[in-house]
Amino acid sequence: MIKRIQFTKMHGAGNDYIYVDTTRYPVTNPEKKAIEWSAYHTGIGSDGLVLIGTSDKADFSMRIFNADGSEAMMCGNASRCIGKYLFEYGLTGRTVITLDTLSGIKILKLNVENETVTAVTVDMGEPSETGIIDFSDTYSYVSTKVSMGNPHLVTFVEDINGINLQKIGPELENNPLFPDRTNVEFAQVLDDHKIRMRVWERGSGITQACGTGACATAVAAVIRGKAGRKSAIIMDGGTLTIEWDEKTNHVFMTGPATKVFDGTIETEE
Ligand SMILES: N[C@@H](CCC[C@H](N)C(=O)O)C(=O)O
Repeated sequence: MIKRIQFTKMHGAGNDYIYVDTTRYPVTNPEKKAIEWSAYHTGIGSDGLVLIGTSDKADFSMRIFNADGSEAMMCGNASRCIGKYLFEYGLTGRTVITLDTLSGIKILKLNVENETVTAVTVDMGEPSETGIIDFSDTYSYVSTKVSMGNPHLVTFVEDINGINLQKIGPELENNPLFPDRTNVEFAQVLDDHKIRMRVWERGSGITQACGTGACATAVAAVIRGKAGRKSAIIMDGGTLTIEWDEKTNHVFMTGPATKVFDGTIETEE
């Protein structure tokens, strides 16, 4: 049977996903749909698929699938886009929204001007599983691992333009040290509050931006004594402001969310 599913294509700093309100359009087998729909030539084209749903613990829920169909615990850029989606499509009138994710409940604070969500701040919770990994025998790096619900490996370098991310990204993503694979960030500190970062995402490859990756980079910079607690993380597709609050130990991410277009896709059930 062929079903028609309405979706919205959105991006956060260039990290683009297909958003479906599953209360209206349930999606069966999302792992397979994420692969099919994310394909640029034969599908809609995206970094993955995001499902918005109900929750008995929070106002709404989010599930995120990478372009290879794997499910992730958390997505920073998608959480901001969901805030915009919920408010602008009238699913809520609240400007503070709780979102149930596989890595816990996140709180979204919407900045609204003339009924339009111009920016969203997300309380991303506490970083965990931090540690230093010495890769100096294979690469000349000493990297920092940080979990923001999902795993990240951050490497600070002198010149980010010298990094062949297409080659080293998948090598590190699939390094045996990370049985669940990892997201890979390379970062160059520009000053105490400004960091240039590029990302290879687990399950999606090079993306224009990664919200949890930006948080992990800001946290790693503090741990390694390279920057202050509040930094602008400048990625290929845009900039996020990340603050690691000393009192609460929570990381706060602020940035844009953009709607690209609405569409309908026909799919076989
Ligand atoms: N782009 C996201 C993270 C998406 C999931 C990631 N690729 C993973 O598998 O952990 C973000 O903005 O945080």
